[in-house]
Amino acid sequence: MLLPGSEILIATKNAGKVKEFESLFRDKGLTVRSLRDYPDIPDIPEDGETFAANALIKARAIALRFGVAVAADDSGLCVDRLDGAPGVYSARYAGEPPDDAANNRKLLDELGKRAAPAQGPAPGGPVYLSPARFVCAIALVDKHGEPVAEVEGECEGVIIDSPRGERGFGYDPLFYVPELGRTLAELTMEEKNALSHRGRALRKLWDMLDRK
Ligand SMILES: O=P(O)(O)OP(=O)(O)OP(=O)(O)OC[C@H]1O[C@@H](n2cnc3c(O)ncnc32)[C@H](O)[C@@H]1O
Ligand SMILES: [Mg+2]
Repeated sequence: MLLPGSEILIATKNAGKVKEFESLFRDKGLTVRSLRDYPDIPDIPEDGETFAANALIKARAIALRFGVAVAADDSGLCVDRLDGAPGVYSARYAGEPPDDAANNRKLLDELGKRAAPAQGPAPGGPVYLSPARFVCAIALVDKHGEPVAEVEGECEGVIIDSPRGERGFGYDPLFYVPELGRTLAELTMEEKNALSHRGRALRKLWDMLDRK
């Protein structure tokens, strides 16, 4: 499974994720297909309570439909001052249909309602609104939908008061990495893959598969 030169079907419709998976899997000589290649496939109900549960739901549903091994990613943003929200509801935080700009506006609104003591860094830098982390769960299942590997990766950062950067997707413009002094939306694909929840989860998956 996942041999160089082969292809992997990723059970996602998220264009930002597909770009990152293409870049990450290319390093392993694998070609990525995704549900963006099958626009007629209906959304899979993500009614799991955890990222891991939803990743397995998505991977299983697509493996059983196509009869091939499938990987799926369920991921989201967990914000300390919002008691871990939006979490598994990150995609639809501002409602249906999922809209990144609306989600980011809602995030700032919700943090504005919770008077946060100034946590900001040096003057002139962005105002820190809350520590946060991205979580990515990846499930790999065989063509029968049986789990082969389940991994998770995290990325720690801070939600800041105004968006920065044009790259990445989703909540990246508000997710600041103090060690780098930039948001995830200000990083190149390679820089983001090196520290992102998705890159960390995938490297755990490679390690797990190399040991099999
Ligand atoms: O379910 P699929 O088809 O994979 O696509 P989705 O966008 O619905 O994906 P999720 O259900 O996993 O929801 C992920 C949410 O978390 C956000 N998110 C996930 N990874 C992110 C990242 O690397 N940078 C910014 N936001 C991210 C993303 O914008 C979504 O709002
Ligand atoms: Mg989803």
